[in-house]
Parts: sequence; structure tokens; C-alpha cells
Amino acid sequence: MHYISTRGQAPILSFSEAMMTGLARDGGLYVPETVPQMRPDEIAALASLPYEEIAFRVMWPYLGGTFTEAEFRTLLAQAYAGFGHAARAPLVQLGPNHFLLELFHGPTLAFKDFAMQLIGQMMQAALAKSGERITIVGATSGDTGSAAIEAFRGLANVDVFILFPHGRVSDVQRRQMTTPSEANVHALAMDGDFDDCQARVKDMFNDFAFRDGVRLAGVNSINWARVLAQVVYYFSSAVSLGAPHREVSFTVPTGNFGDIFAGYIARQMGLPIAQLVIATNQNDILDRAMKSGAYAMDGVKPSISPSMDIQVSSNFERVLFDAYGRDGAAVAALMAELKAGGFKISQGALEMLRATFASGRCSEEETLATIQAQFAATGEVLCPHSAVGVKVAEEHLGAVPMITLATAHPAKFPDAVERAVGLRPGLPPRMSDLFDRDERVTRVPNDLAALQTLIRERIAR
Ligand SMILES: Cc1ncc(COP(=O)(O)O)c(C=O)c1O
Ligand SMILES: N[C@@H](CCOP(=O)(O)O)C(=O)O
Repeated sequence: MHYISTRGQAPILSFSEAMMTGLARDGGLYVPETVPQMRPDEIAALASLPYEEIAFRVMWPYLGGTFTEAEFRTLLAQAYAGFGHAARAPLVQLGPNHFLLELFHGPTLAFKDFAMQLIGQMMQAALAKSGERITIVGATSGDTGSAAIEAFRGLANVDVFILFPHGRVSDVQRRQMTTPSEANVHALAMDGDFDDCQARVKDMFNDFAFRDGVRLAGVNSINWARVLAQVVYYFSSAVSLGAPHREVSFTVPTGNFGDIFAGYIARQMGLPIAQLVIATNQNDILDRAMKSGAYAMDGVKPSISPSMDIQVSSNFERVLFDAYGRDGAAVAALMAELKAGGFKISQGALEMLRATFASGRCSEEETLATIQAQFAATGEVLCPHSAVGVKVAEEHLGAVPMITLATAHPAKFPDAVERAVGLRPGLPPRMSDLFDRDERVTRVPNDLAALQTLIRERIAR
């Protein structure tokens, strides 16, 4: 199994190399050279298996001998042992043909734990073999950062630096990042928005002297292993509703396009997915791009679903690579245009995208109204991101069962939930002292050189 860059100019890597590399050296993202297929009988056999076994069968063909079967099963068991629900990703019914996939039962209460807990295990195992030390630098709009810190805190051979946009994450998200006391955790509150944080991380990867000097690793969804781990719950939920004998559709609250790209990969592998619906908040660049064919930036507007306040949707590059017939030069040209504000998607590529994805947008008022309506109708308390998904899914309901991804626990966004339903969702008991813990955070400018100096100094200590 080999991994190639979406821009066509970087070395071809194995799975373990791609996992430890993060961004490709030509600035692109790694994708599998060919997508492994699962036959209908293999998919049917997943029904009623434990989540970890489904994960094993879905992911194993991608690993190319990085681990033995026994090693990988152990890593999976360790990754999901800390989840607060036996099913890991339970499905609840919202309506006659509408289901909610609860992805917030992991240690930091967001879907990021599914991949981050496993990457933590896989990277540790790889580092134990190589004896290396790495520096993880990640960008977050709130959830990736807390999940990464939880997965890597206290490890002897890893420093983890997380850039988050100052003042633009919820108090719970910020405290999840700033209260761990381990010396290898570095929470950095940066001036700017998430796109700025993500751009600085990519700049660090594109500065080879820095990248090689600190042995930079990435745990954002630029890392293929993140996407791969998220493919699993598309299979687990679809088979529980009758796939492969019955088609299902998914609606995915979308920002950086990683989660829905995982659904796209599940479809490529053979899972019968009728529709993949992109759901955006008021930062609706993806919905506009799907409707108009123009990917045009118009500034990030802070919202009550802050984790999706994103304009530079990193993984869109991965699907563009396929939409442009895997032409790396064409993708590189589009990404160069994006730096100047946007690009026009070619007619052929747009047709491919529209054949695969539908899209919709949810305003702030609609988000609040959806939280309220779902609570009244079903008792389910949605986080604002999941509410964006539910609202857009409702516009796409039909004969095929629809699964909407619930990406975070409502307690991570208590202000928005309280505005909608008048009650403040509580954190699980293990986090009940989150607001009593001391915070440790460094305020940093949106300045590459200053960030690099800080990182070099911290890891030299
Ligand atoms: C709670 C929540 N929902 C949805 C998203 C969007 O996911 P993606 O960036 O993979 O599209 C994010 C951030 O990524 C998130 O944190
Ligand atoms: N919403 C994310 C943004 C980063 O996305 P990633 O999937 O690329 O790590 C967050 O919560 O940080």
C-alpha cells in the first residue's frame, strides 16, 4: 500500500511514513494510491461485530505491514477502552428515516477522539520501535487540540504544541487544552482565526530546515491516519441499518472536510452510500462552492458552532484531486489561486462533486431553533455543530435512511445550548472540576518566525 501526494511532486510513502510525515513535502496531502475494496459479503459480515473488530477489518488493508495483526488489535483495544459507551458510536433514532450517530462518547467529548486516540497509540508504538523524539504542532478551532493533548499528554518522546485562535473557542474547549499540567503540553492562544492557525502550521511543514530540525509531526486531518480512523464509523453505522443490502445517506457538519472525506473513502471502498451531504454553518464556503462552482473566500464570521468557523477547508484538496482525475499539477495550480482568494472549479470536476455530494447551510437562528425543536420532539440535546447537521439533513430526507453525525457533546457548548433550550448541559463527572483547575497558556502572535523560536526554545529545555 503506497501513499501519494495530491500535488504529485512529493516522495511516495508507506502508511507509517505518511502517518509520521503529516503534510507532503510539496505542500499536498497524502492519499492512498488505490483505495482497497470491500465486497458486499465482507461488508455484511461486519454487522453485529464489536466496533474494534470493524475498525480492524476496515483499516487493516491500508496499513501495509506497519504492525502485526496482534499488535494492531492491541492498539485498537487500548484506543477505544476509554470511551464512555459500549457501542463507541451509538445510533439513535430522531424520526422515521433519520438517525443520529453519536460520536461524542470519547475522552474529550468530540468525534476527534476516534482518530486521535488511535493515532496516539500508533505513533507511540512506531516511536518505541524507532527510538525517535517528535514535535507535534497542531491547529485547532477547539476539538482537535483537546483530543490531541489528551492523546499525547505526558509522553516522554513527544512535545505537543497546539495553536488555537484566541477568544474563538468555547470555555470548555479552552480549558481542556490549558489545564493539563504535563510539561510536554503547550497550549498557544494565537491572534487570528483558525485559518491563520492552520496556515502557520502548514508554513512550518513547508520550512524544511525547521521541519527536519524539530522532527515535526502533524495530527490535524492533513495526516492520512486521522481520516482513515474516521472511515470506520461510516461502516459500523451503515451496517447496523442494513447495509450493504440497503443504501444509507450521511449528513456531516463540515469545516475542514476531513470527516466527510472519510465518508467519501467509505463509499469508494464499496459501502453503498446514496448521498453525502455537506452541512455548513454561516461560514458556508463549501455550500457556495457546490452551488456556484466558485470557491471564494469572504472572511470567517465567528458563530455559535465555532469549531466549523473555517474558510480554507484543507481536505477539500483531497477530493479535488480525484475530481481533477488525480492531476497533481492542476491541484497545485488551484491551491496557488486559493492563496489569492479563491478559484473556479472546472465543469467536469464540479459534475463529479455534485454526483457525490449534496450540500446545505444553516444560519445561527436555524441552529438554535433546531436544538430547541429536537429537544422538544425527541429529548436529544444537540451541540450546535450537530444541530447544523440535523437542520441540513432534514432538507435532504427521502426514502433512504439518513444518518447525521453528532460531532460533539452539548456540554462543550453550554452557552448556545442554554440559549436554545434554557438548560445548561453538565460535563461528565470525570470533568466536573474542569473550571477549578489552573490554566497554563501562552499568548502568541500570528507570526511564523516568533512561533518557530518559541517551539525551538521549549523543546531545547
Ligand atoms: C464539533 C465539530 N463538528 C464538526 C467539525 C467539522 O469537521 P471537519 O473539519 O472534519 O469537516 C469539527 C471540526 O473539525 C468539529 O470540531
Ligand atoms: N474543527 C477542528 C478544526 C481542525 O480540523 P482537523 O480535523 O483538520 O484537525 C478542530 O476542532 O480543531
